[in-house]
Amino acid sequence: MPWIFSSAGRTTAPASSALSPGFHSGEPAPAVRLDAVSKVYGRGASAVHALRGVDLAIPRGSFTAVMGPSGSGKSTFLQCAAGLDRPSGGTVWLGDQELTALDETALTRMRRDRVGFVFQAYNLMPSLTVEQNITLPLRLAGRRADSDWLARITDQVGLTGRGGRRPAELSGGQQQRVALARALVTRPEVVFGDEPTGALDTMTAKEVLALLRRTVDDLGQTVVMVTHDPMAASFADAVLFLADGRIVDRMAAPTAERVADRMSRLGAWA
Ligand SMILES: Nc1ncnc2c1ncn2[C@@H]1O[C@H](COP(=O)(O)OP(=O)(O)OP(=O)(O)O)[C@@H](O)[C@H]1O
Repeated sequence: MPWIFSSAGRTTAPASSALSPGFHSGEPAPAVRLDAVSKVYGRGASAVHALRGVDLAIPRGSFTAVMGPSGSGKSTFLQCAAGLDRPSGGTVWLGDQELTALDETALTRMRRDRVGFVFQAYNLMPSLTVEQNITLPLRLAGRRADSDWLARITDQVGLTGRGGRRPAELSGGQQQRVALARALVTRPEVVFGDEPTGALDTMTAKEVLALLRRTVDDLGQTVVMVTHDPMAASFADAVLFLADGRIVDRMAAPTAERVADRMSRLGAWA
């Protein structure tokens, strides 16, 4: 399925019912779908239009980077797409579930069970071991860890044999690997990353990005990552460019050079 996006007008069929996000029957729903999503902070003369009618469909098993100048709406997009905040208008779907139709309790459960997050800050619990940190989302959901899956993701992020350590005994890159395993443990519909390598040196950042890439290639995970870094974006299958609350471009098979060039033309680093 292609990435479908538009901010100026609708390019996708409108959602017709709560369980049919407007795609042909038999075709799997995209992992994430936004229809005419807008977000306005404040009111009247001080209102800020952070998102302006974003239409977007992100295919399952893809790695998407979201870039744009400061203030273009990247964090707002992530917050609305991940169900951390509600848009002012439009609809957001996670798989076949419309997030914007859920009440707060259901939305909290949805985030906990079907969304993984990797932020710039690792947000690990210092008193818990690596394994306890990884399995925390399951314990919060009252679910047991599947030992095969736990072993697989621990291996995938290169932490086999380190399950008994505490976060303070790990490097920054290792801590971010724990955070990634924790994001994967519930087998989420989507892993959302907000500058996940922002606190890491270039070498370590590349290792973590390669891991994110492998979760897409080996585990079929869908990853959506906001970043300022063209090198980070080059690990994705596609880059979406936001400017002034609109998706203004998309680049497939990105390279760091082409992404940097596109960002310069958006005035990001003028
Ligand atoms: N809680 C808020 N209240 C009012 N305005 C906000 C709020 N959050 C964001 N904005 C405004 O919305 C616009 C988009 O902000 P957003 O944080 O989504 O951009 P961004 O692309 O993530 O920026 P950056 O790269 O600097 O983090 C900006 O003009 C910002 O000032």
